[in-house]
Amino acid sequence: MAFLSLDALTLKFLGAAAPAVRDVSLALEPGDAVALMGTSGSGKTALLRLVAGLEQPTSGTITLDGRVVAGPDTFVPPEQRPLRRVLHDAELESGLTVRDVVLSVQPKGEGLAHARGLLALFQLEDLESRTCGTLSRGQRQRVLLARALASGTKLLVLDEPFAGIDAGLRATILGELRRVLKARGSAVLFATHDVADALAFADRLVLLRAGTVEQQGTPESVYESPRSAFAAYFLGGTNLLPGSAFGRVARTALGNLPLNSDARGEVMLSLRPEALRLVPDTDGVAVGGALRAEVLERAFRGAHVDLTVSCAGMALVVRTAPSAPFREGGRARLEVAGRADVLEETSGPAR
Ligand SMILES: Nc1ncnc2c1ncn2[C@@H]1O[C@H](COP(=O)(O)OP(=O)(O)OP(=O)(O)O)[C@@H](O)[C@H]1O
Repeated sequence: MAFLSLDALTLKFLGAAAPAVRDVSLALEPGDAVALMGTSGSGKTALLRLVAGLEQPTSGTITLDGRVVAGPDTFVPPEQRPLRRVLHDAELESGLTVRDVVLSVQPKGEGLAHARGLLALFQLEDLESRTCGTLSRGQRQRVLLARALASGTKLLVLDEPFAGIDAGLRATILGELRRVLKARGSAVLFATHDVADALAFADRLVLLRAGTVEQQGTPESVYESPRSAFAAYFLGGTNLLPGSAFGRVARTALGNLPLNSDARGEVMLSLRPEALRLVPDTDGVAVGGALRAEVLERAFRGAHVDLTVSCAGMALVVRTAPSAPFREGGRARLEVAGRADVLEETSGPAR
């Protein structure tokens, strides 16, 4: 049985034109890490606040650890719900030391060694004697997470949990935290704007759009089979192009493209930047079927470079290695090296 389940949950704020959360259903098993994603205003925080008990649903039900905590005739207040939350309004007692904050919420019987283990997980050992009022934003955030975890809770509800923590530290903390939560069987429901964090940390992504679930699934399934242009763009950018499908192939301006699924008729396709390849066009002679491209823009992204190229009357993004010899204004040949995804909608981008 799911540890947390939301059934047809809707929240409409008084006087609002549309619900902030609309008919959302999802379930978390013990140990599940679920990321809520979506553009600003899509309902992520509202959904977390509903689960935490800070908002009362307009309709629908929340069941937590086998007990209905919000429903037509039920509302269990936040402090009686078996969860820990770190939302934007989270506060720390400024006069307490980092160590005492963690010790104060630990279950009875757990000693200093346990608290220090948690502080180490969030790389706070050197700060344990500091008072919370003297900490930086990222340090405070880590103390909030350590405090939430210290209670041994079976459900964490977190809003932008890794914001303000620098990239190197973040990667270590994400890995360690995931390991601890899995070992304990604690579930986590968190909202994030950071695609990389969500892909690395979550077992499942829930993509919200205007309060409703646009798509949910494992990070791999949402990335590899986005249902809409919105989902495709949201998880790291894509190229959209119309086509005419006949089975596993579609006729497009780039030629006949292989598809990830069967389709017939007019379709909208998503072709990830890594499914395209550029090869140098040194002699300017077009080889049979090759597509000529001109590099419009080069964006260095650390581990890779995104090149915007003009090809077949379209602007397309191609992902290459930073060492690839393409510069703005240069010419190249474009090859399709991967399969295209068939989107459920046939219109263009809707971001
Ligand atoms: N107390 C409130 N009263 C009325 N409307 C609200 C209230 N709180 C949020 N909203 C509205 O509900 C919608 C969802 O807001 P929410 O804060 O959940 O978005 P979000 O996805 O968390 O956004 P962000 O990524 O910017 O934090 C928005 O349109 C917002 O303006």
